[in-house]
Amino acid sequence: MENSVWSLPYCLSTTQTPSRFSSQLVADANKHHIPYRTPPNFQPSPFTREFIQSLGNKLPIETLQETARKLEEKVRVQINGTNMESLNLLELIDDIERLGLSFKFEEDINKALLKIISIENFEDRIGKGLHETALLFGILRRHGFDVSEDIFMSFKDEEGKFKAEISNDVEGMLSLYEASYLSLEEESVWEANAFSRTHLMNLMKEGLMDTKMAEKVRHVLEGLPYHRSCFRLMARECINRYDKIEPHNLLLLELAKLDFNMQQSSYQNELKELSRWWWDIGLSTKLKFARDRLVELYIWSLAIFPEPHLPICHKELTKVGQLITIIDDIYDIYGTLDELELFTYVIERWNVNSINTLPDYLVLCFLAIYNTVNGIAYDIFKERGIKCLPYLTKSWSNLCKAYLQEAKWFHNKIIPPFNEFLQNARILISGGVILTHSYFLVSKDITEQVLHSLTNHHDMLSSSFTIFRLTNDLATSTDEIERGETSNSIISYMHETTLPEENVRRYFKTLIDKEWRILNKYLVMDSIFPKSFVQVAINLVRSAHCIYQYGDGYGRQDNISRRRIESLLVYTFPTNVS
Ligand SMILES: CC(C)=CCC/C(C)=C/CC/C(C)=C/COP(=O)(O)OP(=O)(O)O
Ligand SMILES: [Mg+2]
Repeated sequence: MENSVWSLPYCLSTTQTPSRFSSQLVADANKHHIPYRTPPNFQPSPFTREFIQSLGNKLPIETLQETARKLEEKVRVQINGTNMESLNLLELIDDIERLGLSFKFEEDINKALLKIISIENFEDRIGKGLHETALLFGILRRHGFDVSEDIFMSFKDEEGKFKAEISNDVEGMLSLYEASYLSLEEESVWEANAFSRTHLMNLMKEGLMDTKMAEKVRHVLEGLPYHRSCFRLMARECINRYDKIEPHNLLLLELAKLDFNMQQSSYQNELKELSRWWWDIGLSTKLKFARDRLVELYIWSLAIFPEPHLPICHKELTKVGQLITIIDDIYDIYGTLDELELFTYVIERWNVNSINTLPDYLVLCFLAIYNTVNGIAYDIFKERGIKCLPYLTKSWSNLCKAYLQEAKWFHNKIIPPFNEFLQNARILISGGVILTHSYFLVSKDITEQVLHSLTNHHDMLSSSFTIFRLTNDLATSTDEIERGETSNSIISYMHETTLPEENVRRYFKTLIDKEWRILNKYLVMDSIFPKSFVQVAINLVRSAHCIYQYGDGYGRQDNISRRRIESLLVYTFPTNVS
């Protein structure tokens, strides 16, 4: 190796001061550095600084707001109307949510659900259809109401199996399929998942439904289940779909389009600000080997924080995501083991006085993280008096230690047993960094219990990170294996069990389902976590499902992710407001 000084066997633990450092080593590394592995030829971002700065939908925001306010009032009258049947009310709430409008009607929806609860008979559903029952179950659980799965009792036979006769009710089966994703561990409603999927596929195959219904069923079965998808990223698609359904609620449709356009203006402004930050810190030009994914990460942050009133969360999380991506590329590809040891040490100490031990590219990287994270902590303290820096830095240090562990396995050609691998890989998917920053950014009351849980494998967080990890590996492993990487849960499991890749993939999907059912519990039960934070942990998982839905939608920058980004940031809906 040209810079052989960096390929000495390492002997440092991260708690010891690196001792083999000298200014000569740093000088050599600065002059001769070559990436440890062949770089995977990441393309420069197609979303240039000029592109971002040129965004501007130039809409008359004040007029739009005024029109939206009037439409909103009319929709509010519909939700609060006294003579609406339960089924119609549930369908209205479902449409509002799918169109991305729930934040406007949170109180109204809650009131409406309390009203429905007070009049519904949950034990005896005689006279109530499967569609209505499944819709009620799904909406109530998503809103944190602990409705029992016994609500489906009358659709089951004496043995507790779903009755064969309900399988011809296509609308009912579709809603049952979606509702099954709200199942908790040990609940039998999960059986409805395979039951409804199989019957719906058979009905489609046998041509037993009209073309429109067949199209709807195909879309549901091939896409992500609603409970696992991000309505913010799918907003345009949902609005277009709703537009085509007859009959539709015109008020709602117009409001959804206006709201989409107004949100787009805010996204454009937030992104322009982020682009100035990104340009100012200069990493995209200084560290060319790393992925520049500012725009993708901004979209990702919208999936984690879909609330329109959280621009600070969107911006700070995007920055955090971009910095994680850079260090992911440093630990996975660019850095030598010695450099990674030194970098981990400096991150652990969070001490600018240690940076002389690092080659220049790592000094830049460290200072970018140091300044950004200190800036976030400063703003949180200034605005709310919360001292979060030690927790933020701890999350970065845990992340880097996990990356280092993975790098050591790779350099020593070790493929660890699956459970050991997953324990580490769960940390290095960076959920801990993302959720620690999110907790301080979004929560009003900070508690010791939650702070403790953030670094101590609480099962809600562990489920969230496991799904994030496995979803990533299912989508990115093909490229990673091609690049010669062995740090992948699919490889680790294949190595341990000698099962073929296909079986491992199938098994991982069942693991994801299992972890989801643990997560669902936190929607309906009281826990140490505020409900807003439970939503963030769940949205993190949803965001991974969406981004990796068609493969590595993050690393590859393919046409699908590009179209999704443009559909959110560039094109407006024509509306009646000029
Ligand atoms: C908005 C926000 C904070 C979003 C989170 C996105 C983010 C930065 C995730 C971290 C992990 C990562 C870099 C995954 C993709 O790369 P990879 O497949 O190379 O990751 P791997 O090396 O762990 O497999
Ligand atoms: Mg990966």
